[in-house]
Amino acid sequence: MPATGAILVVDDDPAICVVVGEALRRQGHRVKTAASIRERGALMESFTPDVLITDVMLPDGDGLDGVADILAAQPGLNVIVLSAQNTLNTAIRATEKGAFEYLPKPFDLNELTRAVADALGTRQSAEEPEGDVGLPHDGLPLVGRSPAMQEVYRTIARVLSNDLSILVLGESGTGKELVAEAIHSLGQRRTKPFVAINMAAIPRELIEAELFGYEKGAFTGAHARTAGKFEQAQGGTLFLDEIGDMPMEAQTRLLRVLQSGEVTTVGGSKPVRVNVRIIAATNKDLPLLIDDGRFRQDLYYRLNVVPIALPALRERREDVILLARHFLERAAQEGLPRKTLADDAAQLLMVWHWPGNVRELQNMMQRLSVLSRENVITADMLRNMLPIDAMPADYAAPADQLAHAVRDWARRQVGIGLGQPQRSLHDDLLAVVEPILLQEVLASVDGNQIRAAGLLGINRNTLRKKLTDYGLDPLQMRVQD
Ligand SMILES: Nc1ncnc2c1ncn2[C@@H]1O[C@H](COP(=O)(O)OP(=O)(O)OP(=O)(O)O)[C@@H](O)[C@H]1O
Repeated sequence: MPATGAILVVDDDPAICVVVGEALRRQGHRVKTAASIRERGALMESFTPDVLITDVMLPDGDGLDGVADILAAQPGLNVIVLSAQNTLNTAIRATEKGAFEYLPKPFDLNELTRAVADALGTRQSAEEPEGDVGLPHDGLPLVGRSPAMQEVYRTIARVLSNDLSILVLGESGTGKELVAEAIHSLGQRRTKPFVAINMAAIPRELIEAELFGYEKGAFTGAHARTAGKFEQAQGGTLFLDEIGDMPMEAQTRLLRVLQSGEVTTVGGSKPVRVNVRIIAATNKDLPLLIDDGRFRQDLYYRLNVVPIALPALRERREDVILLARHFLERAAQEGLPRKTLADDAAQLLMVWHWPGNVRELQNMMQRLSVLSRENVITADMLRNMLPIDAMPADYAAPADQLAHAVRDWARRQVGIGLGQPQRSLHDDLLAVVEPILLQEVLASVDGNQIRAAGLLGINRNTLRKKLTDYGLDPLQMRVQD
C-alpha cells in the first residue's frame, strides 16, 4: 500500500488539474492545484507538498524555472514534470533541475499515480540539488517526439551524470551513433575526446592494434609506437560501433581491459591506465550470437549495463514528417535551395516502411533539395523513389495511419460543423468505416455470418441488422475466384 501525502499539481489546463486531482484524491492524497507559477508560489506559502507535479509551459513562464530553488528550500520534495514539449531538451532539463520523473504528454494516468507512489516511497535524501549545470542545450541532435523516442530521451537524461556502460541497440540508420555522441556531448566528459571505432569497417587482424595500440616492430609496417583508440579517448568516451562484429580474441582482450582499467599495446608489456566511458552499439541480436558461441556472455553483461533500444523509423511513423522537414531545413541552412513538403508528399512519406531508417530519409531529403526543380515537393515526385506497391505487406497500413486519417477527418468535420447546432459526427464516422469493416470481414469468411460475427466480436443478430441498415448484401461478399 503506497504512502499518501500532500500533492501540488500545477497545470494551466483545468481538465488536467481535475482529472489528476481526482485520481490522486481517490488514492487518499491531499491535493491542491494551481494554474500558474504565481498561484504555485502563493499556495506554497501555506501548503507544503511532498510531491510537486508541474507542467512546463505555464501562462506566466517556464514551470521548470524556480524548481531548483524550491528543491533547495525543501530538499525532501519530489518533482514530477509533465510536458507537451516532448524533446530531448525537456527531458534533460527536467533531470538537471532535480526532477524525480518526467512524463511526456499525453501521459497515462496510471503511470502518473505510480510515479507519485514511487516518489512518496523513495523520498530523495536531503542532498543539494544539482541545479542547472549549464549544459549546452542548443542544437540538440535528436529529432522526434514519438513515445518511443521519449523513452530514449529519458534514458539519455539519466545517464549523463554517471559513467555507466551503455549498449545502444537498433537497426542500421536509426541514430545509434547520434545517441552516443549526444550522451558524450551533453555529459560530464564533454570537454574530453569522443573516439569512435567501427568493428565492421576494420580488417579483423587489425582490430586489436587499432583499439589497444601497438609497439614499434610489433608487426610488419609498425614503424613507431602508436596509441590505440582507448588511449586516444583518455578521459572521454569510446564508441564501439558494430560490437557484434568483433572477433572473439579481441573480445577477450577488451574484457580484460574493462575489468582492469589498463591497456597493454600489441607487442608491449607495460600497461597504461585508461579512464574511458564505453558506449557500444549493434544492430545484431547479441544473445543469439552468444548462443552461437560468437559473442562472449561476460562481455555482453559488462557492456549492457544500460541498454538503449532505438525504434525503427517505421515503428514511429509520427516522427517521419518532423524529420523530413528537419532535413530540408538543414539542407537550406547549408546553402541548398529551400524546399517544402506538400501534404500529399508528407502522407506518402508516412506510408513508406523506411528499411534504411532515418539515414534513408535524410539522404532522400538531401537529394530532393539538390535535384528537384520545384520548390514544393509533391507526392508525384516521390513516387519514383518510393516503390510503395513493392513494399512488403507486413509494413503497410498500420493502425497509426488509420488514426491519422480519422484525426484529419474529425478536424475537418468539426471545422465545417461550426455554427451548425445539429450534427451527428459519431454516426457519420461509423457510416464511413463500419461498412468497410463488415464487408472485409464477411468476404474473408466467404459470407459466413456466424464466423464474421465471431471475428467482429458482436452478436449475429446485431451483424444482420447492421448489414440491413447499411444496405449490404452478404451474398455478394463471398470471396471471388
Ligand atoms: N533522431 C534523429 N534526428 C536527427 N537525425 C538523425 C536521427 N537519427 C538518425 N539521424 C541521422 O541519420 C543518420 C544515421 O544515423 P547514425 O549514423 O547515428 O545511425 P546508426 O544507427 O549508427 O547507423 P549504423 O548502424 O548504420 O552505423 C545520421 O546522419 C544521423 O545524423
